[in-house]
Amino acid sequence: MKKSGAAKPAAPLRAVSETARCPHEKRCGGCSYSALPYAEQLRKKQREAEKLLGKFCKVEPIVAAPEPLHYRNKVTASFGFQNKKLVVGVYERDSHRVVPIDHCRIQNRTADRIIHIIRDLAVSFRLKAYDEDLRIGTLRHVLVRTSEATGQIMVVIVTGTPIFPGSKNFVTALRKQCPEITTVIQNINPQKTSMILGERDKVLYGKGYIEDELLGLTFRLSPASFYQVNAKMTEKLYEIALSFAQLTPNDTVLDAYCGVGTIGMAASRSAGQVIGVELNKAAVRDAIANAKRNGIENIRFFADDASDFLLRVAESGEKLDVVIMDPPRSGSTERFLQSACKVKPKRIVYVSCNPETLARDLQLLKRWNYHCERIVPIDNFPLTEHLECVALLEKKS
Ligand SMILES: C[S@@+](CC[C@H](N)C(=O)[O-])C[C@H]1O[C@@H](n2cnc3c(N)ncnc32)[C@H](O)[C@@H]1O
Repeated sequence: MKKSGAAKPAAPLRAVSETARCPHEKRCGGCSYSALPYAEQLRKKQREAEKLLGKFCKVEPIVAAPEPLHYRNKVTASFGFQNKKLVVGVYERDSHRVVPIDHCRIQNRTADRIIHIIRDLAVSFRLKAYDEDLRIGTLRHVLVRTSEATGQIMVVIVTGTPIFPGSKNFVTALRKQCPEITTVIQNINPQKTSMILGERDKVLYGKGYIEDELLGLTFRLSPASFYQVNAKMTEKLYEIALSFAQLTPNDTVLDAYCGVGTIGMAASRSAGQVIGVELNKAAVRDAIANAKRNGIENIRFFADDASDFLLRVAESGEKLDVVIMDPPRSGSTERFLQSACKVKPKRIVYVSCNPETLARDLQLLKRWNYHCERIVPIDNFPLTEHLECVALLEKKS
């Protein structure tokens, strides 16, 4: 006889992704490809990449994810009310109504579990969800970042006001249930905004950051710093980007939109010197600490808008041998791209999480004689429509 409640053996990942439908898929909208078997998701992404980017050069076969489930190392959830009960989940598509989620197929399982423990604790501490219109209540969002490599876990509890009643006891109770949490931060976000994090952090426990490892380097990550969400695929992405860069010990390299300095620091091992530029000040602080932590001396970071920075470099007549760029989904700017061509790099390596803005920017680069030699799509975001690509551009004489 089958024992009720007995743990079932874990099904192989590929089989799960091909058969299990997410019960929240319609209302959540986060995984628009989740109904498709993984092989079909890859074919669809390949076709999309070819449609958008095929006019620039041959699009190489997409790099598949070995583990298409539970890959997200950063999980955010929002607090709300349902039938007067505190719930935690995601905003329903195009609304501010919270859909409670008990399990997500792409999120890190431990992060999921921690978020539900926080919800239960919040109920027992009688904490209320923050109401943006009435400006009452406490809890807005929770963000959990995990590192598989170091085992460190960060919890950021976003409140609408600086007052977090019983925060000390709350953190003690949370750590008792989840001793694996290494830091807890209260982030205060009183703005009427769709941005998760506000500007103020208060460390409630631990160091206020976690560390992760990629390509043999250690990276410190603060709550507001950007970091790639799929660690396994990020290593593949960076390896491809660096192989495209073909660096030599005399090269001066720009790592534009550098985040916490990941690509630049990996590049510094083969280059003469590296310059990183990034707008987010917290990320730049992390990048500087990361260079020190990894004993890298041939890298410098600048907190600046990448376009303003590169324009100044171009106007000063300075030369760069290789430009590596990894802008946000909105892509780069005409000013950045024109300045990048003016500094006459041997090559430009463009890492993109949005093939539409990549296509727009490749068109501009072509105008200034930088032509696409290679494009590789990479499936950093299985089950979703999102796609990462790396493009190599060289100057045609
Ligand atoms: C896709 S992330 C890439 C970060 C990093 N290369 C990585 O792989 O982790 C884009 C980065 O660009 C930064 N950013 C956004 N707008 C910027 C701007 N105008 N100038 C410089 N950096 C910017 C963001 O803060 C973010 O860190």
